[in-house]
Amino acid sequence: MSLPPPMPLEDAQARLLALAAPLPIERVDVEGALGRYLAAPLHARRTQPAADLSAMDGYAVAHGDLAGPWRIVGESAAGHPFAGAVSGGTAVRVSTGAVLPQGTGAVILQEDVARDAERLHLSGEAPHPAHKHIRPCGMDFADSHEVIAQGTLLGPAQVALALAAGHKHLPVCRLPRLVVIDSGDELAADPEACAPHQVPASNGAMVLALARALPVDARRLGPVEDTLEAITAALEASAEADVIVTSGGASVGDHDLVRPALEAWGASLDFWRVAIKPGKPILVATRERAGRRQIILGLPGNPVSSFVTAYHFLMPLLRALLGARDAVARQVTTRLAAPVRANGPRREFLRAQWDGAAVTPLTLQDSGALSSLSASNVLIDRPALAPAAATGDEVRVYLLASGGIA
Ligand SMILES: Nc1nc2c(c(=O)[nH]1)N[C@H]1C(S)=C(S)[C@@H](COP(=O)(O)OP(=O)(O)OC[C@H]3O[C@@H](n4cnc5c(N)ncnc54)[C@H](O)[C@@H]3O)O[C@H]1N2
Ligand code: MOO
Repeated sequence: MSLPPPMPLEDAQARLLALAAPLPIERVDVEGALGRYLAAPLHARRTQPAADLSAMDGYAVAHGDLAGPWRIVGESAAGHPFAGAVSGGTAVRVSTGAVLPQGTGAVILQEDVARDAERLHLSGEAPHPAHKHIRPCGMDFADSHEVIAQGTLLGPAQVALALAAGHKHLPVCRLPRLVVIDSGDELAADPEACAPHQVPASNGAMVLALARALPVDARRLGPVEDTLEAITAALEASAEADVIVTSGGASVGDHDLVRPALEAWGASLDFWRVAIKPGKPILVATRERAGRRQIILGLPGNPVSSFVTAYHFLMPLLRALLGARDAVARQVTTRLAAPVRANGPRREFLRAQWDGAAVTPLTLQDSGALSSLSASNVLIDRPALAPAAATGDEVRVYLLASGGIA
């Protein structure tokens, strides 16, 4: 059997992402949008601050009247502005966040004045420059200006900014529907009842857990036995899914039935095999059904191969469907705390521990070893044919937390 040559990772990711149009837009409560991606640019519905505000507790005086003494004529508290106007020789008590009274242009800190009933004189420093303790109208944003770009991840700061900008609802893409299917005759559904010839099904739960770092509507099927009928039936039971992930049966063995099952089910193969280690046999297929596209990722069964391909393909795909501006994981540059050997022709991702300053590759790199995956917090990116690298050499790593995007 002649196999297609494995594709470079970036080409394969670009090909997959080209299949993924953002899902239809819905409007949700600002607080409910946490963790999703903004589906259209957001413009402010108000100006912030809406007036000049005091940034400190103290006394507002006229801009050119910094020497004192002054007579206190009233108060402006947050939410309770002073109604009158201020002229030379007078001051208004102000609190942090209060609107500056008309006619004032400087705030003197309460620590810098001495007060005797309604009389006030300077005992410390006058502000320099005079407007030092003032937040000018529009400092943060102005009405109708864009405050959040389309495709931005909506985290705590964006939730607050959207509210501050006068929005109650935000446009986001609807949640991707994901089904993850474990397949293989050797898989035991119950890890407590696993015969010696079996292995507990764990990839599906792992992939689902990884995907759930994103807002998804996800469920799991299986384990499904290694027959064309069983795999096809599981695909058929995933009719509502935007994305179907299978794990196992992606390689070239006689029992590797995912490709034939996809064909029998009416899906067409987009690509198969990527030049990465682990994860080479990953396949991508699509099925058009009732005007809707389903994307199928066939992940290799070796647990770490499943993890690495879910990290580099499933997560970017879900982000693209969610309308994210940045879909693929970012890298961080750090230094090796131990040497690594020269790499072969496949770009390799080494399980490793990073302490924020340097990275230590783990000894056990077999693609079946979950123990070393569990002990790592990054993957070291070793380019194809990279020469041996020494302690202290720079390397690029992928952070495993949150699927690689902060
Ligand atoms: N002659 C060749 N053999 C293999 C090649 C090749 O190019 N030529 N590629 C190897 C590579 S690389 C990989 S990766 C594996 C992937 O194979 P499959 O995707 O067909 O995976 P399986 O054979 O079904 O399983 C491999 C391994 O993983 C365990 N597994 C599978 N599913 C699960 C699950 N859901 N939970 C836990 N563990 C699972 C399975 O028991 C096997 O031990 O192929 C190489 N072979
Ligand atoms: O790609 Mo396989 O994933 O080398 O073990």
